[in-house]
Amino acid sequence: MYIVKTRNLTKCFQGQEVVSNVSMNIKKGEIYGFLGPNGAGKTTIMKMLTNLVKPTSGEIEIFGQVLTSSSYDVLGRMGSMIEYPIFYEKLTARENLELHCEYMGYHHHHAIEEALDMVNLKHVDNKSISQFSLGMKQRLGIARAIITRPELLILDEPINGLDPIGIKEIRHLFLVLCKEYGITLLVSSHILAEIEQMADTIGVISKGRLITEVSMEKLKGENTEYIELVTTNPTQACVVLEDKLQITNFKIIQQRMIRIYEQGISQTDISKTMILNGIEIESINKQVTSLEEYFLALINKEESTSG
Ligand SMILES: Nc1ncnc2c1ncn2[C@@H]1O[C@H](COP(=O)(O)OP(=O)(O)OP(=O)(O)O)[C@@H](O)[C@H]1O
Repeated sequence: MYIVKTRNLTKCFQGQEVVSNVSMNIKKGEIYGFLGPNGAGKTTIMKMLTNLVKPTSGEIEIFGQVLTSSSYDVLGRMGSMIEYPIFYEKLTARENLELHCEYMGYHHHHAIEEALDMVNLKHVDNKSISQFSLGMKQRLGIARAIITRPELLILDEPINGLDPIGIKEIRHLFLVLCKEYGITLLVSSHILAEIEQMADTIGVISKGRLITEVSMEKLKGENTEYIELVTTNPTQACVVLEDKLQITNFKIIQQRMIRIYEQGISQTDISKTMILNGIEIESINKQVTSLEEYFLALINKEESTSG
């Protein structure tokens, strides 16, 4: 069921731990979004998964096999683009892909054609790379990663350098690769909105630690609604909430603002009870916590507990 599993994966550079005890699980056939600020350790983890960097400790299992320095079979079933894609600048896009196929020993008839078509670069296949924009190079990097029809695709910040239309196209391509071709994707980004729109599972990483691994389905199903009450007398309002309405799940946010997280209580009931008890209401309304807030809260909590 899991195509990638890591157990307590750890990496130290010059005695400094940049990846700490990461145990992640990527399901076969899903898009796994790797979310975290710059420097969190995403690239280092991806490099360990593709054997570019050797773990200091811990274990990696891909396609059910433990990854070792001689796991050529495993690596041959993967495609990746990690950090900025490098090409032979004087050669054309097509020539670069031909060289890659040669190197990989992959000689499928229409592979180059199809890969260029998929990333929308067919019309510039004879231009040399030196004339390519950053976004075009990024697309070509994706083409190179998918050309051998890998079962697992690892892409580090693949949306960097693309314009909004390009982002939309590439996101659509990822969905096609995953849902139609059955490829499992691990995609990193530091931008939540990008990950949110395509991932089936999100792994959040901060300061080298995997803070959470959660399915989008579960996230969407979670109760993130709350009622926001602004009053001139928050202290007394809290007493009313507890004593008259038996509500304990609330928090004073600013001097006059209370957030009530308790579910199953209506705004009307709160308003009525407040008024009956002489509490003046400045405003009351329903709010929804965004995923952004949810993740920020998780990261802040982790940072305050890990010191
Ligand atoms: N070869 C190296 N030698 C020393 N330190 C390194 C090396 N590679 C990475 N690091 C450090 O490891 C930490 C994690 O870097 P990493 O590139 O994995 O993060 P990231 O989450 O991918 O961020 P970004 O998106 O900026 O690449 C950083 O503090 C970085 O400076």
